[in-house]
Amino acid sequence: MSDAMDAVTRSDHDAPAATPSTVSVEDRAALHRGAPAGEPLLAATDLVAGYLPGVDILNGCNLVLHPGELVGIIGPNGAGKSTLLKSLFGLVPVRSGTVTLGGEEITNLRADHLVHRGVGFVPQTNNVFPSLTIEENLQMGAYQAPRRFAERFAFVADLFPTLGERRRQRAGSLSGGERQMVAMARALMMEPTVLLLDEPSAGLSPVRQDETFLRTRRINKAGVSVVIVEQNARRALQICDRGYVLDQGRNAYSGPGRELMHDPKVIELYLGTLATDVEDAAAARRESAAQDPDAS
Ligand SMILES: Nc1ncnc2c1ncn2[C@@H]1O[C@H](COP(=O)(O)OP(=O)(O)OP(=O)(O)O)[C@@H](O)[C@H]1O
Repeated sequence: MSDAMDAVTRSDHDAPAATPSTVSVEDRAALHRGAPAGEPLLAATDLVAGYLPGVDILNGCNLVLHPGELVGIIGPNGAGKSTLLKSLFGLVPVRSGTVTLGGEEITNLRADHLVHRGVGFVPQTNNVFPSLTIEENLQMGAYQAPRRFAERFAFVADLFPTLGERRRQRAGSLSGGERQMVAMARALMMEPTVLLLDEPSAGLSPVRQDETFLRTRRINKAGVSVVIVEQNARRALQICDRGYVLDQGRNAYSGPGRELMHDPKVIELYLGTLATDVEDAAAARRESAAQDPDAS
């Protein structure tokens, strides 16, 4: 095993599927390699969950988020990343396993109850009300505490000045990156302690993606613990304290973000394709430019 592989734990990829009754305490620590000591703020233990009866998408997933952490979930298409996030927020039924927040069980609690308890969720799509203004969207986010609107609006406008400057603009007229900003700000209106972000960079240009990652980091630095699901694995790992690699609804690897980024196995299995995609796209652009030099 290389040094890098020593640094990053392969959870159960080569091993037979772990079930709740067979996971030892030592293995549990390895599932969350690099996690700080102490009680986690949010913990998912052995989650089995799915959308359709009899079809499990998560086959025993584990995740912990400690206070102040920014934790990423990466993995191939269809691995169950978004499903894990949604199951934390009560949007996909958990069939077995538990989710706890501050030590209290919140498994399958309704989303509005979770918001009340300090969990915010930003969906990947349809995450703003297009016919409403920015300000009205943010009011919707604060509907459980309307009297705190002014104070919370000042907080998000400080984080994202554009939103304050353009508060009367309809969300439907905003760019994808600006809508993403509104969606994040709306989730922040209830002063969550935990923010769950589902692929916030999806569909954005590379520049806008960078802005989204910086924004995520800024939210985290402001004291909000964050779980982020990302397809842009490399970029996500750059900003994350720790990452979980999911594969086929199970934990495959975990470790500090930068260690995962440099782990040869993770690169080969989960990050390598990105490099290939980028090279393919560059080759396609060169070919198209050679065929039609005027096009750009
Ligand atoms: N609403 C749904 N109803 C039924 N099956 C679903 C639903 N949403 C997702 N799935 C299935 O669950 C599996 C995992 O999907 P999920 O979106 O969690 O994966 P992911 O890792 O986030 O993938 P991607 O990176 O492509 O978004 C897939 O096989 C998908 O088809």
